Amino acid sequence: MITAENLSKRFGKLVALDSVSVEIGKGFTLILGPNGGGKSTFLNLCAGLYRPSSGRIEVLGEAPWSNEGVKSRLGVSFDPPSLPKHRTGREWLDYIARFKGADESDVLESAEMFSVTGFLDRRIGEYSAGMLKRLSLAQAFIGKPELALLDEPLANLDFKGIKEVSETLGKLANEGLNIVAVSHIWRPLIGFADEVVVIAAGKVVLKGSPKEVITQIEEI
Ligand SMILES: Nc1ncnc2c1ncn2[C@@H]1O[C@H](COP(=O)(O)OP(=O)(O)OP(=O)(O)O)[C@@H](O)[C@H]1O
Repeated sequence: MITAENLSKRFGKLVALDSVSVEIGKGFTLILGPNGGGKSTFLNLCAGLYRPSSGRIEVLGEAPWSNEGVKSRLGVSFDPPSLPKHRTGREWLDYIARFKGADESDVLESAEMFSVTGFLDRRIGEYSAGMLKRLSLAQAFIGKPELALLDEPLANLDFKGIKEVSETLGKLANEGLNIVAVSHIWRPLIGFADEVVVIAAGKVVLKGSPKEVITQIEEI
C-alpha cells in the first residue's frame, strides 16, 4: 500500500521526518508515537499534501504529491479537520463524492456509518468538535476508498462516540478496507490492528504486530 525510501521532510531547518524507509501493507495499520515525532507529517506525505524534501514515497503504486489520480483513490481525515465553514455537511460530502466518482447513495451510506445524517443540512461552521470529527470520517469513507488515511480518528469524541467510531472502523477493517490511522487513543483500535508502526523523533523506531510493539512500549 505504502512504500517510503529514505523519505525526509524538512520545514526550514527543522527535520520532521528523517530518512524513513518503511513498507505498510494491506489491512489496518496503527501509527503511534510521541508528540512532534513526525506521524502527521508522514500521513500528509502519504496523502500527497506535502512534497518530500528528499527520498521517495509511493502510495498505491504512485507518487502522491500533486497526483489527483491517486488522491481520488484515497480517503482522508485530517486532524484538526479543515472543512469549509460556510457550506453544509451535505454540500461538502457531495463535493467529495463528485471528486471520487461516487454518488448520493455512497454519501448517505458513509454519513450513516458515522452518525452524521442528523446534522448534514447545518452549516459546518456551527458544528461542535465531535460533529466535525464525524463529518471528516464520513468524508474519508465515501465510496469505500482503496486506502483510508486517518489522523486521530477518535479525537474530540465522547465516551460513546469513541466506542461507536472504533466499532465502525473495526467493522470496515474486517470487511477488508485498508486503513492507516495515527492515534494517541490506541486502546480501542489495537484489537483489530494488523500492524503497529512507532514514529519518534522523525524516525520509524518500531514496527511489528500489536502484541510485539505494545509489549516493547510498555517496557520503556
Ligand atoms: N507545516 C509545518 N511547518 C513547520 N513545522 C511543522 C509543520 N508541520 C509539522 N511541523 C513540525 O514537524 C515536527 C513533526 O510534527 P508532526 O505534526 O508530524 O508530529 P506528530 O507526531 O504528528 O505530533 P502530535 O502527536 O503532537 O500530533 C514537529 O516539530 C512540528 O512542529
